[in-house]
Amino acid sequence: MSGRQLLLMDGIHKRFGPLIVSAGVTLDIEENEIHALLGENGAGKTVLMSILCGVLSPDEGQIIFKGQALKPGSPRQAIKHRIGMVHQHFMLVPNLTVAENYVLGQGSPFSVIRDMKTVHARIVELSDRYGLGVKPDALISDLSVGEQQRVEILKVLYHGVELLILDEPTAVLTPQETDRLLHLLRRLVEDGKTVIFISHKLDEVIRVSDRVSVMRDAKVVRTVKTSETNARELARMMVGRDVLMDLPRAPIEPGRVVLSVEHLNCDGESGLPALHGVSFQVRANEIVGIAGVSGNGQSELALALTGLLPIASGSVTLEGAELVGRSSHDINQMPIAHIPEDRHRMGIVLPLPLTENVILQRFDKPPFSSRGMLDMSEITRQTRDLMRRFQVKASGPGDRIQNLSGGNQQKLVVGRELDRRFDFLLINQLTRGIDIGATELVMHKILEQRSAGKAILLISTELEELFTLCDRILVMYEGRLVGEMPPDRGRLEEIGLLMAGKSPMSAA
Ligand SMILES: Nc1ncnc2c1ncn2[C@@H]1O[C@H](COP(=O)(O)OP(=O)(O)OP(=O)(O)O)[C@@H](O)[C@H]1O
Repeated sequence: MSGRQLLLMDGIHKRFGPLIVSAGVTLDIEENEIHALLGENGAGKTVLMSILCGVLSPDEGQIIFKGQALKPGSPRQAIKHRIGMVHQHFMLVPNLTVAENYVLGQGSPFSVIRDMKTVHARIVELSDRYGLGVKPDALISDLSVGEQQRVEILKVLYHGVELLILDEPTAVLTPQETDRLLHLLRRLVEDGKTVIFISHKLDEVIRVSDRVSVMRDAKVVRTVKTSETNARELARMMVGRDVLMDLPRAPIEPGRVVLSVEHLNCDGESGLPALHGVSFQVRANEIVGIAGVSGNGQSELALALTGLLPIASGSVTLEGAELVGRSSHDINQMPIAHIPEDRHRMGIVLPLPLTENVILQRFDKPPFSSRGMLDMSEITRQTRDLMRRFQVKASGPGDRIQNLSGGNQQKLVVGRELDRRFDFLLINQLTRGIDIGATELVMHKILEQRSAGKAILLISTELEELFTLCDRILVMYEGRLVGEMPPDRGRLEEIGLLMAGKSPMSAA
């Protein structure tokens, strides 16, 4: 940190219709620092950064960058001043290579093709300098989420950046990928760059940032030096009260077997074997966790259980009824609820209003319809009620879900699924993008379902979440279940070894 001001966003106001999303925000960023931006879902973090990048125009206020006022609402100006942003949802074209993505929109196709050799060389040079492992001719669709993240960051570096903005960059990363990213941010700062980092993960914020600004109700309420605060205090600043990081889980004896999986084998979407002889059961009143580094078969397990991936062999029964051979539509009619891994691909339909997203898959059933007619006033009433119970921030039930902040979309999906009639709840990443206060609320609701006799399978890359919620944790590695552990934080190291494919006994 140089102590010199790089950026001042001063008195920024922005509203969407009746919704005030920036209410006179002031944010100052010093040269050469990592500045974390924290705040509840819908506090206005992404909107503020979009204003900074010129993607949105403020209604009032000014942006001073290196002593010069930026023209509002001009992405071109932001690029000229080397302000670059990596968004929550990646913006890469999947069927193009890395290099092709980088030159999209850059000059005439002929000159670009002629220069492709130079483009490749520059990508390799930057990738080597920052240890990113990005290959210019790799196809985006072949890359893991963590790799795509690095491609996005390198893209911004490729175009030249002085101020790099990262919007929840670690939400979809494994702990190892997160470590790598945080290390990279430090390297960038050593190279003279400045970083704004939005995150809901307080431990990361504490680890990597120099200063933190906390947003609440469309304003920056405090800016503090990271070395002078701690996670508990930051949580309190965000939410306005103490947040219980560890919820009490009442001891309950598990009941009947609800889900039974035996010797499950199936191939992944690429056609390669993904699950090998997976067997386990989930009982009523029980939360079973699946821990593992992402990419070890967890996604395929969730898809197979919901009929979205064909099962090669084995058996899956729900309340004694065989699921293998049924379509996803049939399975959806059974007493099952599903919170999917990727809300945009499977959980919601972005251009539709909240009301229609709430009734997806259930529009033809009471209370949403009777005698073949949708009951719009009942649908609106139920949507309003769900928004209240799950603290979903939006202008109203008729708002398009794409206008909601990421965390608010996730809360709506969680609420909708918990409102279904189900015996078995399948969750693949529960709290992705949800702020710390809402995480507490959502976890509480899941524990209520456990007490109500539901059987719950929780697939998660967040070990803390598994320790808090689960009765037992199964560890998955390369498509196999390699161990079962109690939710005991003292055994974190053993779980880590199993996740890395090592047996704790042999490692000892
Ligand atoms: N184009 C838009 N039209 C209407 N409302 C919008 C639009 N974009 C954002 N909003 C609203 O602005 C508010 C702030 O959204 P923003 O995405 O900045 O929140 P955030 O702090 O980044 O939240 P999260 O932590 O959930 O990502 C939200 O209530 C959102 O619904």
